[in-house]
Amino acid sequence: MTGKFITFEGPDGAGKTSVMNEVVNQFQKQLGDHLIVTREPGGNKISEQIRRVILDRKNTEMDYRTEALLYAAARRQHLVETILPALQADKLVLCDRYVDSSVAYQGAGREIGMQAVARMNEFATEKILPYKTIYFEIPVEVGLNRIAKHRDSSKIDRLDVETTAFHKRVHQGYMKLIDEYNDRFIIIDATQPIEKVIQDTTDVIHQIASEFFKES
Ligand SMILES: Nc1ncnc2c1ncn2[C@@H]1O[C@H](COP(=O)(O)OP(=O)(O)OP(=O)(O)O)[C@@H](O)[C@H]1O
Ligand SMILES: Cc1cn([C@H]2C[C@H](O)[C@@H](COP(=O)(O)O)O2)c(=O)[nH]c1=O
Repeated sequence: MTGKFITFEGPDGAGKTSVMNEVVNQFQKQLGDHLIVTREPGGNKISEQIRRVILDRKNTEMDYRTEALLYAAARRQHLVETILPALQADKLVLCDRYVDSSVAYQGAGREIGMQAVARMNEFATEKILPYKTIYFEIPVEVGLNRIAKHRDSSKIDRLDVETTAFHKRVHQGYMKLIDEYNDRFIIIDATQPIEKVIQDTTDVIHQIASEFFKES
């Protein structure tokens, strides 16, 4: 068996984290140490420290390119310290966000340019892309409403408080990525009741990483 790298993407409030938590609860029993669950920005000590700087709502003066570079720096450390060793040890890696987030948020949302951000990230990732990306599709306003309604205000970060126009550009960025990498992206309808989203996601992972479930 070889390791498999699967990422979760989507606009803010799409439900990725809630769904991942549920899916992981189920899979952990079956897969134990063969499963690694991680996130970006973050996933290890240094990358989590960078995460705090990026998402701190007090850092209002942060330049957009600084932001893009910090995400890429956190990603580099995460890749070499967490993702690659897990893949080399034949594990299933489920990662909440990866390079597509930078291309959509910094490239399209911040209007730095999707290609420019993708190129800059090639330095960080050495062009390592996920095997499959599960994309949670939701209208921007629905995602932002979920955050406004349910999220504890201390957990609302610097990106969450961006304008609806910013989040719409991010969504358009994702649409372009899905078009460009349609063999890598798998789309889940995240407007459905959460139980159905969890079921759809579980089914997709069983399908694309079936070798892990056969052996357990
Ligand atoms: N299918 C759903 N229907 C209704 N509410 C949902 C659904 N999925 C998640 N939620 C709620 O929406 C809120 C946002 O969910 P969550 O934090 O999992 O989203 P996210 O995609 O990880 O967002 P972010 O990227 O901003 O961290 C949570 O309060 C969660 O309980
Ligand atoms: C990896 C990455 C993330 N972001 C944004 C997306 C979210 O608004 C925040 C934090 O992510 P989480 O899902 O709430 O944990 O950061 C980004 O702009 N660029 C990136 O590369």
